Amino acid sequence: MTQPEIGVLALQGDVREHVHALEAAGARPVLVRRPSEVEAVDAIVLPGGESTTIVRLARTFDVLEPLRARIAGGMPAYGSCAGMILLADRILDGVEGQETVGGLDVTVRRNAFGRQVDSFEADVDFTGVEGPDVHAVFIRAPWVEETGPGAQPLARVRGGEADGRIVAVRGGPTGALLATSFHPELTGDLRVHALFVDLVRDSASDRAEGPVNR
Ligand SMILES: NC(=O)CC[C@H](N)C(=O)O
Repeated sequence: MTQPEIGVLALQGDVREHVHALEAAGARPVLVRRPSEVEAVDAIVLPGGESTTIVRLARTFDVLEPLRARIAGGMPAYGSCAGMILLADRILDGVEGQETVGGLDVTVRRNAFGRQVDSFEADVDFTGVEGPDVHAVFIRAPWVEETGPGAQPLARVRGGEADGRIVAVRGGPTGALLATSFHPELTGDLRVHALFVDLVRDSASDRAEGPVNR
């Protein structure tokens, strides 16, 4: 699979920015709004936006359960900001009864950075991304309060009041779920999307090889 077909959940949020970044990173992006489209893609991106709106629309459009099933079955997914909230198994400071898609063994705190630093930019050292630090844009961002055994931190805030807070993670049933508190789709730095595209290719070749006979 040289050019995986990666869906972008297109209900609300910065869909177009992810489409451009995925294209530039060598994937074939497609918009996903229907259950049949969830079934057809190799992987999915959950964009930044407003997590409460996206999850409500996902219910309305009957894609919430199909997304849950495919992600639980090992489909790779990447969520930025609101998308990170959607992938989290547990949320703090959500609205009453806020649901998620889930799959990622983390507790995420919504709007975690508070009013003072509502939106800010910082450079983060991102495990798995070669080269200089990733310039991270945070917009009313969540952070990962806690990772369970099924998820690993990939990047943390350096300095300031939020020093050490986790802002990128990887995990999921097959290690193919990626989430960032920030928005690489807004900076023109394609390395995080490229990392995800590689992960999608790897998970497809694992499937093609099939189970190992012992
Ligand atoms: N930039 C973003 O995606 C913001 C996320 C938003 N604060 C939410 O709770 O969904």
